[in-house]
Amino acid sequence: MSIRVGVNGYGTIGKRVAYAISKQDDMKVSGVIKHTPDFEARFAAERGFDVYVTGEDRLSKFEKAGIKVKGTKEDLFGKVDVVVDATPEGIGEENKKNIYEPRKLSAIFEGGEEPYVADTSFVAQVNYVEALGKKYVRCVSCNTTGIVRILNALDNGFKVKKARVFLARRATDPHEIKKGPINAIVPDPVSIPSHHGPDAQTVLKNMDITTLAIKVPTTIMHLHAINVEVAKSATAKDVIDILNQTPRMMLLHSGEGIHSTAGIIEYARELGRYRYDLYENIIWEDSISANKNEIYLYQAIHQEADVVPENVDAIRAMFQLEKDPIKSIRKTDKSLGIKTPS
Ligand SMILES: NC(=O)C1=CN([C@@H]2O[C@H](COP(=O)(O)OP(=O)(O)OC[C@H]3O[C@@H](n4cnc5c(N)ncnc54)[C@H](O)[C@@H]3O)[C@@H](O)[C@H]2O)C=CC1
Ligand SMILES: O=C(OP(=O)(O)O)[C@H](O)COP(=O)(O)O
Repeated sequence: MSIRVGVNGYGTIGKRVAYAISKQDDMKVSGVIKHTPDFEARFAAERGFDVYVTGEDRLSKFEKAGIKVKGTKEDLFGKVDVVVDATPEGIGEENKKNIYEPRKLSAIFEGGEEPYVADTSFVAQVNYVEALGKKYVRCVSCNTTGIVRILNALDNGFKVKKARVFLARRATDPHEIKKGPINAIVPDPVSIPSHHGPDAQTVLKNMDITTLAIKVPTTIMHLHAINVEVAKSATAKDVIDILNQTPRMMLLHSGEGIHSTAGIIEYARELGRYRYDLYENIIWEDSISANKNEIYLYQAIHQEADVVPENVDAIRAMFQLEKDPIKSIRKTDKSLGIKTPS
């Protein structure tokens, strides 16, 4: 059985999810929706994706630009089993009301949407089973995904009593030119907690999590300083052992010359993955400190990529293509060149 997927919103996240789906043997991209006949639309078509436009009035514009189009988004919605809605925040909720519900069409939403838009807020290694058979699933934001993964791993190892996470958020994505700051550090939001704590609790439902966030003038990655109080005494080595056994964790070392997010991105370029995407939480191994019941560490999150494998797993869970979370995670990871611990 091959699940037919439509990608609505072919931007930073949508184009990466389309690529990841194209690497699976149990689902396929039936089409992607584009509004503007730009280079992204041209590449999508050249790379073999069927392109659909947002309305009849767009057809002539694409034709003029020489970009082959299969039809309008309405045509695509008629021939898919699920839509990955990666439109800008808030539009997914509108689309659910106006398109997906009337058509009885399943959909995946991204982290910019409110939790209530979906039946389940999702991170594969925590609540894959909860998403089995669900019609609407929301993959939480890049920061929230990174926080949930690490706190769940620490909880499995040492039982988290209290988690405090300080986030330095990238201001915007690398291609953006209209957003800032370019010379300021912005408490974002000023009120505490930031949305990430409550959002993480939509997945890790009973954990005490507080998050504080600032926005900084960088585009490449987020950085998290993590402090966790645990019930079971831990050493740094114990923490490293647990993280080495957890999927979607990559431990790097400053001793190898990786001193900043810039170093991590350079490492990723050398790794040679498509678009230099880092799907894992990137943890500085030498930052991991444990003092009996307290653990500290730094991790970096590639905001353009970490939610991508989660979207693939979400589709597998919704359509019950695989009931065992770890089997789905392994399958997705293998297809994207991510090492899964044995
Ligand atoms: N960029 C990031 O770091 C991350 C974003 N997210 C979430 O993913 C979702 C998408 O974000 P991005 O990919 O960053 O946005 P984006 O702005 O890069 O891409 C959105 C795409 O949707 C298109 N679009 C706009 N209105 C549309 C409509 N009505 N119908 C069809 N297409 C439309 C835009 O032209 C653009 O190509 C948001 O919910 C966001 O919060 C989640 C994780 C990380
Ligand atoms: O939605 C995102 O990017 P955005 O800042 O472009 O809205 C990222 O997922 C980061 O968002 P977060 O800091 O709310 O996790």
